[in-house]
Amino acid sequence: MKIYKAYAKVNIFLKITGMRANYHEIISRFMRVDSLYDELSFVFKESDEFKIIGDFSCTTEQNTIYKAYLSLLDFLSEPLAVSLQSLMQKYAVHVKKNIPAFAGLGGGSSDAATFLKMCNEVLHLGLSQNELATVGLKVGADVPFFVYGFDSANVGGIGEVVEEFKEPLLEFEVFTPKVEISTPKVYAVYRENFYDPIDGFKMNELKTTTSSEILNKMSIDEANDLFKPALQEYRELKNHYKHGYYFSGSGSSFFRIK
Ligand SMILES: C[C@](O)(CO)[C@H](O)COP(=O)(O)OP(=O)(O)OC[C@H]1O[C@@H](n2ccc(N)nc2=O)[C@H](O)[C@@H]1O
Ligand SMILES: Nc1ncnc2c1ncn2[C@@H]1O[C@H](COP(=O)(O)OP(=O)(O)OP(=O)(O)O)[C@@H](O)[C@H]1O
Repeated sequence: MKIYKAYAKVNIFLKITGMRANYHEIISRFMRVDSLYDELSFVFKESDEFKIIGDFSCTTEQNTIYKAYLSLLDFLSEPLAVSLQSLMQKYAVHVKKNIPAFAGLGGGSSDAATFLKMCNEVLHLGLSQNELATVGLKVGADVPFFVYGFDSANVGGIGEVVEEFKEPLLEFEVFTPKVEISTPKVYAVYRENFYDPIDGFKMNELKTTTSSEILNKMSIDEANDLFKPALQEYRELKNHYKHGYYFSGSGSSFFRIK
């Protein structure tokens, strides 16, 4: 069976630009981590029910892969939805989980995007990347980036605006402290205590600066607006922080260029 790689990402910078209802609008540089990925494949199974085989701490209903399945079913026309249902009656999704959870590395979102691409390919659904990104956005804000599959991109809105940024892919050293961080909690603390959206001028400057330049000139808290709120809420993070490292997403992972 063909094996599909679901890569991790790091956020080189992540700045809040405003609010959209309960969500925060961001501008962020996402970069794919070439050395860290989950491996997904379809494997034949006996029973009819939807099955995910892998090392997960959540139920099937909570799994982003299952949520992507429901979102795709909802999007497809009747005959294609029936083909998708019969595919998932015959095959389980096997996941070799390498990306840590609660890590800010987008593991769950990447699995969801990869699952959507697998279904599109195997069933010849003919969906465009934009359509898959729309389906994926219902699962999570980071899913569109993984659907497009760029090495590096500027991501805006709440995650639905993905613009490729042409630059060399960097090699990262990543470590993930065992701190179970809740993304909604970190955003809530940001909104309560640190809310200070950046202006359009600063945003344009960041969007046109290469990732290596950004990591050379910005400090960890300048680069990521979610670092200070994460530190305030999860004080133990301080014990894991090492000089010269940056913070990805809402954490808990730190990274630096190798
Ligand atoms: C921190 C990042 O990973 C950066 O890459 C993302 O902004 C978060 O992406 P994610 O984990 O896929 O987030 P989702 O599962 O869509 O949202 C979880 C929760 O985080 C908060 N949230 C998320 C994204 C966003 N732009 N603003 C938010 O306020 C919302 O409370 C939301 O209910
Ligand atoms: N496919 C999946 N892989 C890993 N965890 C998943 C998945 N689907 C749901 N979860 C659940 O989601 C939570 C964390 O998800 P995830 O691995 O995406 O980490 P994250 O670091 O929070 O991601 P992000 O970088 O988007 O903030 C855990 O509760 C986990 O059990």
